[in-house]
Order: sequence, then C-alpha cells, then structure tokens
Amino acid sequence: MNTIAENHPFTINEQGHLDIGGADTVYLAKKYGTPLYVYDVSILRDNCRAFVQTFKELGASAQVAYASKAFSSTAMLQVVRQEGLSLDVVSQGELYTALQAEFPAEKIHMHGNNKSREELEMAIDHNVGCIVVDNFHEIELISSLLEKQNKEINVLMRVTPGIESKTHQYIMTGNEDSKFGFNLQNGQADRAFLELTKHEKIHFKGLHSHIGSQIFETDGFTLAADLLFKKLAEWNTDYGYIPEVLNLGGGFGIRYTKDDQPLAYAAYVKEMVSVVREQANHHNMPVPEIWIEPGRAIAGNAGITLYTVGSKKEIPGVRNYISVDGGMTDNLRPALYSARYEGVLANKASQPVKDKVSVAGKCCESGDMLIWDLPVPEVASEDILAVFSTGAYGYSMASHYNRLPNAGVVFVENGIDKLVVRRESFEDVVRNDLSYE
Ligand SMILES: Cc1ncc(COP(=O)(O)O)c(C=O)c1O
Ligand SMILES: N[C@@H](CCCC[NH3+])C(=O)O
Repeated sequence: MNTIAENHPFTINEQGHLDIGGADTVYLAKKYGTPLYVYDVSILRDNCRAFVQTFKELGASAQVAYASKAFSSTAMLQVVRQEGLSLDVVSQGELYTALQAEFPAEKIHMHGNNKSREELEMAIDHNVGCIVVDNFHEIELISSLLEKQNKEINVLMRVTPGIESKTHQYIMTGNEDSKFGFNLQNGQADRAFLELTKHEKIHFKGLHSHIGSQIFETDGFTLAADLLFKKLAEWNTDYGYIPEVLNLGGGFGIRYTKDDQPLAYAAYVKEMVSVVREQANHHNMPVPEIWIEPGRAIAGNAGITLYTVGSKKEIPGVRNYISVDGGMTDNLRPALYSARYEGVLANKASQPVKDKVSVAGKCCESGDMLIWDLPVPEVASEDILAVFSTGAYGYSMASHYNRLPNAGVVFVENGIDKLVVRRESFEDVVRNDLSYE
C-alpha cells in the first residue's frame, strides 16, 4: 500500500489504480488525455456543507461565499450554487462566469483592488449583492456610476487590520504594508466611513478583512475580529453606526503534504461565531451577520492533476528526474511560492516504493519543477502520475507558456465522469493571433 495516498481523500481500487469518486484515474487519463484536472464532486459538496452546516448548527446568520478565484468554471459555480453558497468574484471575467452559471446576482460579492469603471458598471447593472470597496478612487467611481445609473448598492469596506499571518509573503494580505484595503489605524478607514455613510445611494453594511491564505490557526481571525470591532464600536459611539455584516474573509488551510495539519473547517466557524458574539456583547452592539470567503478550502483537496510520465534523466549520486507532460503551465504554485505537493503513480498505486524521483514540468525553465524527491515504485515512461490537492489555484492560474494548450477538467460524482472544461486545441492557442502579412 502506498502511504502517500492514505493522506488524501481517495482510494485504491482492485486493479491497484488510484480511484477518484468511484472512477479509475488510469481510465480517465486514457479517455480524456493528460494533463487533466479531475475533481471529486462529493468532496466539493462536503467542503461547502462543512461551513454552511456549522453556522446553521450554531444558529448564526451567515453567508459563506466561495472565492471563485480558486477555481472558476461554469460547472464549478453550478455546484456551488446548488449547495446554496454565495460567491466572491474579483473581475468582470469572474462575474461573467457567475452569470453564465446562473448564479443569483444578489448572492455575488464583487472584490478587487483596482476595479475598473466597466467592472463596477457591470456589477451595478446586474444588481450584485454587495461591492467590497477597496480604496478612495473606487468610492468616487461607484458614486458617479450610481448617480448616472440612478441605482443603489450595498457596500462593505475592506480594511487591513495590521495582522501578519503565518503564511507565504505573497499570500499574506492583512498586514499594514499591503496593496489591499483601507488602513484601519491611520485614519483612512475613518475617512472612508464618512464618505460611505453620507452617500444616499450607498448602503454601508460593514467591514471586511482577509488576513491571508493557507492559515492553520484560528488566532489570526480572532485578532482580526477584535480589531474590527474596536473600530466599529468607535463609530457606534461617535455616530450611532450599527454594522449589519462582518466579513472575516477566507484563507482556511488545507493539506498539501503530510506536514500540513489542517483544522476541521467547523473549528474556524465555531471560533468566529464565538468571538463575534463575544465582541458584540462586550461593545453592547447587535450581533452582525458573519460572512466568510473560503476558496482553497472548498476546491483544493477535491482536485487532482493527472500527467503522463515521459523522459527520465538519472544523475548518479545526485538526483533522478522524471518529466511529465504539464508543469508550471497547469500548476504555477511550486514555481511561484515553492509550494510542495505529494503524488502517486496512479497505475502503480498499490506497489511498494522503490525509488525517489523529482518531477519536472516540460517548460523551458529550470524552475519548472512540480515535486522534489517523490517516493515512487519503479517508474517507467507512460506511467500516470497523480498530483494531489491541485483543485485550487491550479486551473485558475494556468498559462500558455511555451504555447501549451490549457488542460481540460473532468468532474466525477458517484462513479460517473463528465468533461466540464474542454482541453484547449492548437486552434485555441492561436485563436487571437492576427496575421502581419
Ligand atoms: C479577499 C479574499 N477573499 C478570499 C480569498 C480566498 O482565499 P483562500 O482560497 O485562501 O480561502 C482571497 C485569497 O486569498 C482573498 O484575497
Ligand atoms: N493564489 C494563491 C493564493 C492567493 C489567493 C488570493 N488572495 C495560492 O495559490 O496559494
């Protein structure tokens, strides 16, 4: 038995192949080709339910908005809609995809640190549930659009509470020196508060903070809630302001390798509900609705990527490399954040480990490495490699580097597989090219 597979929510079938959602991954690789993203839809649903149910059990008013930047496609947003979640979008493209999936506009929250006039116009036109304002320029834009369109809109204010979360520097967002949001301490948030509350067409519902991503502790969220409430209490005393919503963002950590020890999603929810109730009580204010925005926690562990092994390079006494038919084009995270992953040979999933290989992508780039020193059985060309926990920020950060077509996406549920994003063709790759002759 391969112990790596045991760390991930998948099984090994009678043929000794890795199984996902009741489908044989080797069969899927043959049927659809590789590289291929495959999702177990029942895990997606379980992840959605873990958040929603816990709020329900605690009797807390809440909205769980899936952060669609983690993985957005029509089918994915249909599943999220079926599970009753709200949706966080950060661009016109993500909003457009949401509308394609018939996501109810009133459950869509529009984010972004540089929303364009067109993006805001589209959000207001479609009556999205809320715009999370990020800066003064945006307040001006929203204001002029509301006048022009004679519309009203709900707004949250994104603030940086000044918290350094324990995560990679590039995915840390709640610290003071951040491109996102209004500074809570230096008077910016107070100035924005006055601008938002005086505006007749803006309904200022409350504060938003997102402290970072891939976080394994609850204390950052507790601290953020404390700091946000301090500010809200000031506004309550000075202006009689009563917030309806407190959005504590996303960032709940998942398991990529055995070194990651994620908390149950319910643990974050329980802590948030408890601290928000405590703080509201302490400041003598009504308990606001709690909104959260998990992305990775919904999509991450539900997805794997299948590759076909090609060439091998042995450097005696140094390292053995194997190369696969994808790489940084379908999973940028190792190259961008030195992110670590685990994988198995899907066609040899029950065979004993014999070797250690480093898995290289096919791009013309030394940094295009997917996994260093992966324990594997004897590996041969044409083996199928499955990399775990690639469901978030894999497809969504894919590129066409070296003119590689983007991989397709397959959903599996109850043993039934369905193609939900077509693999790109070479025609797709040159689709927007225009001739210069
Ligand atoms: C504002 C905001 N909300 C939610 C998320 C989702 O984060 P995660 O996928 O880590 O849950 C992000 C990304 O970090 C974000 O910037
Ligand atoms: N894309 C990042 C996280 C950033 C999320 C958006 N704020 C990742 O893959 O981990």
